[in-house]
Amino acid sequence: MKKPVIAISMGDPNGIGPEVILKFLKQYDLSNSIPVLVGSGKVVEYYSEICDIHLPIRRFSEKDSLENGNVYLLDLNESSNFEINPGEISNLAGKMAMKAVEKGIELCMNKQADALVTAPISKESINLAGYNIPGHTEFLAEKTKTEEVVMVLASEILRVALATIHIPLKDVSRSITKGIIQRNLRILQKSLKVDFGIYEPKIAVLGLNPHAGDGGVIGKEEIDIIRPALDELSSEGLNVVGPYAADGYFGNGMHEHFDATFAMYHDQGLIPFKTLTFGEGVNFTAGLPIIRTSPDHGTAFDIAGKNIADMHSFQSAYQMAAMMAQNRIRKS
Ligand SMILES: NC(=O)c1ccc[n+]([C@@H]2O[C@H](COP(=O)([O-])OP(=O)(O)OC[C@H]3O[C@@H](n4cnc5c(N)ncnc54)[C@H](O)[C@@H]3O)[C@@H](O)[C@H]2O)c1
Ligand SMILES: N[C@H](C(=O)O)[C@H](O)COP(=O)(O)O
Repeated sequence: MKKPVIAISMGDPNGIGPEVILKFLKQYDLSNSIPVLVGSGKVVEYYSEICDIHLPIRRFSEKDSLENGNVYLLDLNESSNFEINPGEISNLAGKMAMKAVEKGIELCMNKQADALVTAPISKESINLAGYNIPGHTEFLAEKTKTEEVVMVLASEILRVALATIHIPLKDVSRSITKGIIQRNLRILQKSLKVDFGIYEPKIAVLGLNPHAGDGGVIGKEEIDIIRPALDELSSEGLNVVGPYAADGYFGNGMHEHFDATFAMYHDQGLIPFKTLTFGEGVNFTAGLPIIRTSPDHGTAFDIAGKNIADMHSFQSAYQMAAMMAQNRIRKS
């Protein structure tokens, strides 16, 4: 059977992305998939020296077919005189990182790659570079012309999905609408079935307010918006339960009884997720026409260039992408 081709955008050259990629590839069994690094040869050389990892890497050419057992590099910056400065916020670094993401998306959309794994970008650097977006998720949606995507963080022990993603806390309440909740829960339910292979997904939904509003005493979104949204979805046949008070829900280990937990905003879902799973979680974008995963961490500028970054979350992200891609190849 054809082995999946996995494009890897190398992330911010001043962050830990290139380092975790090399550490992962050093021990990866290349008979399972074909990794294609999208980024800069100069960055690969720089971190290969720092980490003392010297992999045989072949140049990617759009004309040649890819052979199993190799790592390929699509070098977008051959003539660049960009200087790598680990830990530095820089508009050039942001630009390089986003060019790689863009090319990775293109490879997937053109079917030259079966999935995209994105190494971390710095939101500050990409905004300095003129990319006026808060993250990969929004960029992927725009570039693939997908209106509706959902951020899902997944690990062995829990999955968390979000109603709202990268927006300021002050805007969360007004962004929580019945339409958004229902739209995202439908995308999540489909993704749990198709991408994660769960036959009848059971989803828990968190409230927005402390104690899920306590009967309307501490906020009314649960009564006015969330519960009616869930009632309608239940009558359509979705197994959605809630809204639960978020603190007690996680404190009590209730997430263990559901296939996914649907949180109302970024930190409500990602703080428990990262606390319970940091270093092994995967960020997956549900609803896209392509497969995209990413590690659960950022650029970690405080440790960049020190050869101490842990590669396990990147490994999980790569393996999840390869597994999903292999499943799609098998079904096609
Ligand atoms: N997928 C992505 O592109 C992505 C994901 C998260 C954050 N970010 C961005 O990264 C930048 C920094 O974000 P942050 O500081 O909030 O989070 P971070 O994950 O970069 O760092 C948080 C802490 O965890 C440590 N850490 C992170 N990854 C590690 C690893 N693999 N091994 C060892 N230690 C690790 C860091 O040293 C730091 O102390 C921000 O611009 C943020 O938006 C990007
Ligand atoms: N919310 C993500 C996290 O904290 O892990 C992170 O910002 C990455 O988001 P994108 O995948 O959209 O870049």
